[in-house]
Amino acid sequence: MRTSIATVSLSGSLTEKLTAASRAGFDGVEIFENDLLASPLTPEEIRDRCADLGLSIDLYQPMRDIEAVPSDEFARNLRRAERKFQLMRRLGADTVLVCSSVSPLAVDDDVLAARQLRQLAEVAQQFGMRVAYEALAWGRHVSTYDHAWRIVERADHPALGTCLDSFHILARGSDPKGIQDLPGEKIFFLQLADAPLLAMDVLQWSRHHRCFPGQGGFDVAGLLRHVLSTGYDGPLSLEVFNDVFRQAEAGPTAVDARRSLLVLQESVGAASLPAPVVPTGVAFAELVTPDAQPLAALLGALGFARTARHRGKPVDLWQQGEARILVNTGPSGLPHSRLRSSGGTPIDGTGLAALGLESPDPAGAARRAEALLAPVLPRRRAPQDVPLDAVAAPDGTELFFCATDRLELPNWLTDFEDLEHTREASNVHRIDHLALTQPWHHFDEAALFHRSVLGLQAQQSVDVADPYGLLRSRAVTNADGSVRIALTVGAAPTDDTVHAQHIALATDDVVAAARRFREAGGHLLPIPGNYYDDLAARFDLTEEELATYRELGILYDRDEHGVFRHCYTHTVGRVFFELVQRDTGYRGYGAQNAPVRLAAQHAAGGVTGG
Ligand SMILES: O=C(O)c1ccc(O)c(O)c1
Ligand SMILES: [Mg+2]
Repeated sequence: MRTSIATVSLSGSLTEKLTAASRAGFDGVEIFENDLLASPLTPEEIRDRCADLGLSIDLYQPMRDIEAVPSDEFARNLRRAERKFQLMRRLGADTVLVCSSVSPLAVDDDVLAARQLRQLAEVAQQFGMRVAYEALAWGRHVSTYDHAWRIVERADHPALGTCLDSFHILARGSDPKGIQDLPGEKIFFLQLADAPLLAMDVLQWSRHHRCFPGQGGFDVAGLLRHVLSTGYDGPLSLEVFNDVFRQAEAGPTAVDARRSLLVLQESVGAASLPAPVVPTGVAFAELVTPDAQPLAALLGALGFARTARHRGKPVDLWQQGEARILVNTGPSGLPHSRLRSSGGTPIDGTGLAALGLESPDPAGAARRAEALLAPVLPRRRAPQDVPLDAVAAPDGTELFFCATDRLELPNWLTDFEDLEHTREASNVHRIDHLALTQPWHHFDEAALFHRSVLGLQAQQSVDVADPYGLLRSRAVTNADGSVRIALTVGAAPTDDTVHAQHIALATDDVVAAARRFREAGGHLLPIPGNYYDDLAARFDLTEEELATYRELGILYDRDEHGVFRHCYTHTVGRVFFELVQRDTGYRGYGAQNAPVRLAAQHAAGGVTGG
């Protein structure tokens, strides 16, 4: 199927939008009138530019407030339309979108609307063009797709059809089943958009909060199935009005958009991609730092031992139980792509650069990632290195697909040489979860990426108050919880470089682990006494328990499955650790406690987020 994107979905000049759409692999575009008006290029130059980029112009839009108006007004509208058909001829576009009128002059009269749209179609036909009539969810008299279709049917003109837009249909709560009864050849165009389920004015919802399919709460795939069942064979076109995408760089947004369409096509059986290979665990987390000492001290206090060193690079492996942390003091630095999202401010210091994910089929995982437009990283960094499959996540984090315990496959551990060390007993067993603060413009993209590329399940988004802003957090996990990644973002754009990341370590005794950490010279994040007074009010805890938590800065939460106790270390660069004890299947991440933690970190002068 052909894929298309409306220029309104991307930021920048028309030229930038077209270039981004083409690079991401779209076949065509809808040209939004304002983008054309603001362009210094003539319509012929735009046509040529699109041709050079391999893009067809699938739609020109919108034409507004045409139908169901008094005859003198309609005569003016026809003259206006003729001008636009002339323009479209110069552009080489043959389909125009007419959205249902919002004009106070429009009357509630389907017969008149049909007659006037038929007249418009007659003129369009003389220009060799077609009119696609779309119901805006806030149209004055026509606001549902079935109503727009009845008018098109009544007008009965070969150059008049309907445009279906998933946002308007699903936001109105219309039943998309009825689409099956439309003749496919009368659906002239299909626009696809998703949106988070918000209770708000539908026009505002549409103009500010649309997102790409799979990023919101609508069943866009269900709607698409109905449309395809009619025999519709026009383009699948994304039309997304979104405040964030208007500010984000067009290139990455266009890639996000194409990925969304690929996944949508896959879900309705219209595209076959390599199957998802769900990761089965966390092999390692890699931190880069200009100075290993502070991290070494922190890891040592957490009970980690330096067990091996990379044969060719200044990378040390620290291990405790199944938790493995790589400390890289090489010149590579943090992934370059983070720079683009942080307003160009160079990022240096200590941060998380890579994640190793255990994969039942590393090569298969990389093939799917590549098919879904993730940048594939070179398999071998140096001639002597083991070849490893790796891709970059939207925030630049490198994801390695590992087969740590599979002897027949390349193993990342063979690049490491054992060091002499003494293993210390500790209550730390493995990595419980990773919390990665996403660049502001890439949050929805990140959730879709982790879901579609890695096959993880996305949990509900939660809002967390920070003293200096609001954070949104969404976890992606595998079925047994052995891979949990919490994606976090600030609510406001920032050119700050506070991309905090944290690594949560699972322990079966957080009190013992916290004590051990402190005795080994580690600093636990102090939590205000008010928090513990509140805990005492909310939960039935013994005085002794409370006193212990208060002493160590341990936070407490409970869900229907079990109890969660957790505490935080001091921060190095942008990285800190959390010790977590999940009892009897607690599923969350202590979101209830996050505001207190964030405030405590601000007070301690540490970074925020994560
Ligand atoms: O918000 C609007 O005005 C608008 C314009 C054109 C469309 O196709 C649409 O869905 C909405
Ligand atoms: Mg639309």
